[in-house]
Amino acid sequence: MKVFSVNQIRAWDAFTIAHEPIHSIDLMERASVAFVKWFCAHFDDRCPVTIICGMGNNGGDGLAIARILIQKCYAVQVYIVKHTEKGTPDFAQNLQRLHPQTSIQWIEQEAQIPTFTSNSFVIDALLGSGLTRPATGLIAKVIQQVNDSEATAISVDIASGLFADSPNAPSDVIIKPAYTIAFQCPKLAFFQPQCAEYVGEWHLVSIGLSESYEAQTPTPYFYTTAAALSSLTKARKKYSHKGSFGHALLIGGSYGKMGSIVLSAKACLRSGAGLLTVQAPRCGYDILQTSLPEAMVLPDWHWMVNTTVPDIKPYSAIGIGPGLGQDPQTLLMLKGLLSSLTSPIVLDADALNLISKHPDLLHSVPKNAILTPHPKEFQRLLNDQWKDDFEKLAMLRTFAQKLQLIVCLKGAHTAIALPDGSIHFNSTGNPGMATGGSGDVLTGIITGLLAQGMPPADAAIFGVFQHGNAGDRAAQKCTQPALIASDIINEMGW
Ligand SMILES: NC(=O)C1=CN([C@@H]2O[C@H](COP(=O)(O)OP(=O)(O)OC[C@H]3O[C@@H](n4cnc5c(N)ncnc54)[C@H](OP(=O)(O)O)[C@@H]3O)[C@@H](O)[C@H]2O)[C@@H](O)CC1
Ligand SMILES: Nc1ncnc2c1ncn2[C@@H]1O[C@H](COP(=O)(O)OP(=O)(O)O)[C@@H](O)[C@H]1O
Ligand SMILES: [K+]
Repeated sequence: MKVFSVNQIRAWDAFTIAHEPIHSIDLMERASVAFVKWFCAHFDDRCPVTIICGMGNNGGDGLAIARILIQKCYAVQVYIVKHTEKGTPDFAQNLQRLHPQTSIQWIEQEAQIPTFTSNSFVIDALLGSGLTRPATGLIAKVIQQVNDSEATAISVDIASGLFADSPNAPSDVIIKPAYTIAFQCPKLAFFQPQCAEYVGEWHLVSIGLSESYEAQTPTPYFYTTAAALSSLTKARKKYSHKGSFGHALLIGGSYGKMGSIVLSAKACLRSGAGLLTVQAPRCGYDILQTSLPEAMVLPDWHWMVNTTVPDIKPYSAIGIGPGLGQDPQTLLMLKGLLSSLTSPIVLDADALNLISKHPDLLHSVPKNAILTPHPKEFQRLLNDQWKDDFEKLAMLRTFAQKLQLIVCLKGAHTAIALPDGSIHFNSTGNPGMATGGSGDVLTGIITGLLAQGMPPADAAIFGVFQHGNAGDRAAQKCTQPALIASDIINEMGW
């Protein structure tokens, strides 16, 4: 799914109005109906609903939502903040459409701001994607009052005061909703850690905007959906054999850190790789052979760390990094490996840290190599610091494009930057996966997919998605706090 900027969404709106064709008031009605459908499916009519409206189209949505909820017998109180003389035409029309007996209060001064009770829902329709400046004055006071209350706030399209495509200043006043119900497509802000408390749990509702506009309008940003990946899962042919599914080589582990490579290895096999060899220091030989009899082991002569450049001819993909350590002899091995590469590679953890310490190495990393840093590892690779998450994203994009690499910047909504300048935000996963070894599992999965011949960009996007999917299934079974990396492996399958 494409992620559009506010200007593009506005153009999408206009395109739909012109080409469907549909009147803008009817499009607003569709959006409001979609919001109410979500709302009623989640909350019954026992709690009072307060709808706070601005005078733009977001406020127009709020008024239409009020009318529809009243028809459904919800107890609704409407407040309109008079922040301008004249509302938008669709706002005005929806105001007229409200039943004369609807309870409407205009807020024209601070004393008229209500207190929001703890058992109520506050539907936030003050400001939407039309935000042009930070919220101030009366609107800011209302936002503050909502944030100070214990009412459950639900934002229409986007939290009032939150910029969709650019960072807010830390002092900006923004609604902190429990939920955001966004129309048609997510906003870039939804993927930024710094915006988390201004987004809450977000859901998309379709309002039937033009499919042809979506198809023909370019954007660097995408949100990965299961539907878009369905073509990547292929049934195995009847007469296929283990040789049909590639031979992966994983290099990692060191004394005291053998668990990492064991996790990667298990995940690699579960991703469907036909054969797996693990190169590990000699101390890991018994550990690997015992914990994972399905894998072959290539013991390094060194007892503690990996030092030997393997003969890479037999392997269809290589993954290196988990538990690797940063010994000087390991660095030499990594240098040798990078200079002799012919197969696709995943670089993770200490492989990335070694590269960060010896930045020249970055230029020997082949095009389309997949790097899987968490934010700290990425910051080391860049040797630079971003001032906010939007700048981090821009730096990620430039880095991947300039070096022609695939970079999976891990975390909630892992951002996968491709050499073509696109960024794909993942839609699966949960905070239960913030536990040692989760990233090692991902390295194994992507290496296994590469070994089976999946193109690197697909392997990165599909692997991250399935890793999160398995994590979500695991969390459902054992809860997020109890989740450990092995549970992700046990829940793998597609
Ligand atoms: N295609 C879709 O997705 C659909 C979208 N729809 C809905 O429309 C919403 C966007 O509506 P919108 O463009 O009228 O903007 P919205 O945010 O309501 O109004 C802001 C207005 O107030 C002003 N203003 C700006 N900042 C301000 C501030 N800090 N403090 C005070 N005022 C401020 C600014 O005007 P200005 O003062 O800058 O001239 C602006 O005109 C969208 O989020 C969704 O809910 C659906 O109905 C249909 C389909
Ligand atoms: N809050 C979260 N939501 C979703 N996924 C998460 C979250 N926290 C961590 N993860 C995922 O878990 C993995 C953690 O990787 P990493 O930090 O490298 O762990 P480790 O080094 O212990 O293996 C990543 O794939 C990341 O996307
Ligand atoms: K809003």
